[in-house]
Amino acid sequence: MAAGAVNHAALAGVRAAIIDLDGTMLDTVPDFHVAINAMRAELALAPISAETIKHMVGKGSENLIRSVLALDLDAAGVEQRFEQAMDAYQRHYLAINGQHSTLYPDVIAGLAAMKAAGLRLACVTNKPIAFALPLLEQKKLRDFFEIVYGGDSLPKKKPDPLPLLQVCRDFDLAPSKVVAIGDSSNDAQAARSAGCPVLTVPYGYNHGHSIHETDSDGIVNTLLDAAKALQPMS
Ligand SMILES: O=C(O)COP(=O)(O)O
Repeated sequence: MAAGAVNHAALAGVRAAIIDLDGTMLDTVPDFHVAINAMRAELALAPISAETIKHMVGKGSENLIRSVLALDLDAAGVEQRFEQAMDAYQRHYLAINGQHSTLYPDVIAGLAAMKAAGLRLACVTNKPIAFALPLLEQKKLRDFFEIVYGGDSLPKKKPDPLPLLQVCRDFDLAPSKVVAIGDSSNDAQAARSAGCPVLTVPYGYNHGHSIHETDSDGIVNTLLDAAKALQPMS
């Protein structure tokens, strides 16, 4: 769907929104870049570019670290170094979490507008919860959300629908009343499998693909545009 064209019928009656974190609210690639290259230095591996990392973000830490190691190592080598790499990565990430990350335009205004319109808000990210919560606090986002689930909060993460369905249960709402908003096919697939409508933003990561290739109920340029697309609510 083209940016700005929104399937209003699919969004009618929406009462809550599930918002993704990395690539949707915050540009966190600069944090990933610093932590991953610090980890790679410990493992005597050469630094890699932010652009390379950008395409690997969104499917959780394990997937990210395996993808980063696979740039240099075969499958057996990846498994052999995985634990050491993960320990180093987590230590470095927690030490700099948020320091290099920035809010995308109109995130706070968008969340405030959704709240003002009476929408209940949850954040569902594949980021580990121990990274996600301090980051949300630091960027003054935490208080917008009644619920925050990280990639390790529940038995399955996006693109599995489970975290989205858990939010629907928590809010006691049918999935058709809960819109998911994210930057990637990972978010859209989870939403489609859960039966939630989905809006995407075009500025995030999406594993190196154009967001126009992703099935959604509309592409919104900012979270403020998402809030406008969700009004008037029935
Ligand atoms: O994979 C991650 O760490 C971030 O994932 P998210 O896009 O679901 O926030």
